[in-house]
Amino acid sequence: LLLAQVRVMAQDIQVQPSPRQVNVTGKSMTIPVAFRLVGEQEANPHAIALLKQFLGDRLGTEGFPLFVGEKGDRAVRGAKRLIPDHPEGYYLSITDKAITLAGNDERGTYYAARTFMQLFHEGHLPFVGIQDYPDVRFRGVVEGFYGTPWSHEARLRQLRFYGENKLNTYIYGPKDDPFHSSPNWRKPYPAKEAARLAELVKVADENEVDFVWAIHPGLDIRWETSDRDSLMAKFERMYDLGVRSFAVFFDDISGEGAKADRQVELLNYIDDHFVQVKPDVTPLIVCPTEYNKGWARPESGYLATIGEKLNPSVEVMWTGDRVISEITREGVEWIREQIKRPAYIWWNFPVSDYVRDHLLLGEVYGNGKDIAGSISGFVANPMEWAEASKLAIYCVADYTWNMQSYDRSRSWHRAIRAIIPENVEAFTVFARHNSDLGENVHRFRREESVEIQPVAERFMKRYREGHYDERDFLALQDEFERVAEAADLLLIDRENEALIEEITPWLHQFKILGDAGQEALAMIKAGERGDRELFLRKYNHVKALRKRSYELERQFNQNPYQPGVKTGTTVLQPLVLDVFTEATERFNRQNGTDLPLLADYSPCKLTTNVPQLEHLPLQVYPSRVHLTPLLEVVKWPAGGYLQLELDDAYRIPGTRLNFDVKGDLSWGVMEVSADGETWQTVTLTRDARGRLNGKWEDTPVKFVRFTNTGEGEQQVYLREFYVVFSL
Ligand SMILES: CNC(=O)C[C@@H]1[C@H](O)[C@H](O)[C@@H](CO)N1CCCc1ccc(F)cc1
Repeated sequence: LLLAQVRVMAQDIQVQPSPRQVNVTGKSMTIPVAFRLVGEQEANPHAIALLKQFLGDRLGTEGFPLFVGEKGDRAVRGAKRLIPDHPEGYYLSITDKAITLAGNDERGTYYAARTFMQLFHEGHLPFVGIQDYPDVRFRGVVEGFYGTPWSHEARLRQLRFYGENKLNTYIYGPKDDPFHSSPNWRKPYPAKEAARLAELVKVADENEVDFVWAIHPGLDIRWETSDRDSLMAKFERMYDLGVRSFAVFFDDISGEGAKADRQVELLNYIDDHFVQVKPDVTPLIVCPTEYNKGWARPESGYLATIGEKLNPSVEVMWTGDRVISEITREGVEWIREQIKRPAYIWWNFPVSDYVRDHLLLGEVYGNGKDIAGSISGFVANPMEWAEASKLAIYCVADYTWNMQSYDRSRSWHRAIRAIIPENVEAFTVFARHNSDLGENVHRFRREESVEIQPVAERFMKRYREGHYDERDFLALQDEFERVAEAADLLLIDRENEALIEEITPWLHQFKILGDAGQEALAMIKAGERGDRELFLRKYNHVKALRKRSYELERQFNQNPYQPGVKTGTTVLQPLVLDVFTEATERFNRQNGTDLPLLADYSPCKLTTNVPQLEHLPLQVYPSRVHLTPLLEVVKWPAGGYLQLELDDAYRIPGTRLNFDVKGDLSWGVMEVSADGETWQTVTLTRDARGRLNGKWEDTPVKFVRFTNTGEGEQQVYLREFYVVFSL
């Protein structure tokens, strides 16, 4: 045993998530050449397996003693009093005599092993005593987004990532899996999918993760014993596959399935006849229909029914004050009062299924650090991009394990190091400029390009006033160079190929942004030097880059909601446009030319007096204007209208106007007009797919509008609304 000469202080202990109590002596020892495991028979087998795999051939019958076990096991009886009395808590000690990994329960031992593995520092082990346990009972991820469900390989990688970061919950609930939701929630999985789920359960167990299988029956459930039995039978099938944790999601539904007393009756039945009778099933979880405060209707008595009648052992999920919202102490206290139990938070971040052209790679912030005592769980709903979601998931692991010590920036930087250690700098540049959502239906925004934003703002202001600071110019030039460099470095990165594959469209867009930024700045210099030829070269290059960017938007990520590839939308893209426009206007003035500006023209304007539709972004295509559909119920007041105004009157061949809503539309009128004065009514007919199509005789159209001419408010699912015309 050699005492290492290096001193290891508490802050040198790099353990993720941050442990609660770390005592160091400052001394350390070189890593023993051999270890002797004591307690293998009784200790958590997953912890033993992990240690064996990690220590490899250092493990033998001789060597430095490594005591492993749970409270009460012989191997760790000496440490009994030091083990924190909390679920998943553990005591870890390294001295010059022995190493002890003692869990308060099996998972605690596993976490002690994970922490131990992180203490191997440049060849030595610090002498340390750690007492640690998590703030939040259930921590992890709910795969609960609309869009392409994660692949099997992606899920396996996720489960291992959760094991590494002490997350203990993965809820399987992809909205677009037909066997999770309608129409096949009653049916067993086909053999291949069943085998994959069984493998996920096995790997989850090995990583001490509860694999929670969720069912989403509410769209078509009938409140009869036949459907109750179908659901119970499905749960039995999942139990046979190894699933020991279950959830029922009643979110994003309306009608019969939304009735609280019916839901509660079913949930209590499941709890009484399935969860409580099986020996090893964790508490049932429900996602309520009223899952955020913005949608809670006190007069409906929905939450009151849940609070009063739902078995206390059932966990109730909650997204916060709104669908997408930061979780506050006040908010969780409110819901706790309503449902008579701590809420199980479903945090809708970094989910991006309502801003699918954006990547959300920014820091995790805005949630209270004082909420641990009022919640039972905290799971994040991620993006359909599994690897890219790990950035936020890592930070959530940090936050939920030790809330008080959570540091949003430190956690984010460590997350990048954990995910792509070979290209930390490049990925940090990339992530810095890919974090905001842009305008969206939820009005939820995130910081982006924080460091360069003040420089960009100051530069643009002074440039317009005619006296910008050269240092600002150089700082912007440097940033755009870093953007271009980062894109190229990441495009050839081979260490995390799954991640690069997900973000490649955005990397191409990022490269274009970096180049366009540098070239737009070069236009300024060329203009100042009166070098017309150089100016025109740079002008044409920026225009070409913008065209390339537009083509990328049409080529990649073509989903039906927000197709395309957005990057740097909050600061860098607007800056390129501002610099280009200002430099071109000056050039035109100085040279009597009229080089066209690049303005992001849009041939279509939306006006409405329906609150939920006010901020809907329009997707403009060469021959179609697409209104970004809401995935939500739109409350359409009497007299409410939605109007598209085109920039000119167009002939509308085939008069395709698609306004896909549930239920009939007899309460409204669709009209078109060439001048906004005289209108003609459009007859709406349903096509084979049940979508409504507008038909009118072939006249030029500049305006299209739909008005609720009925008496009362209507509720519609606005799935699609687009006008097909030739621009
Ligand atoms: C707890 N359950 C949910 O959060 C349900 C859904 C999905 O999980 C989706 O991933 C997420 C964010 O888009 N939620 C809002 C999607 C419907 C919706 C869209 C717009 C709205 F305004 C309201 C709801």
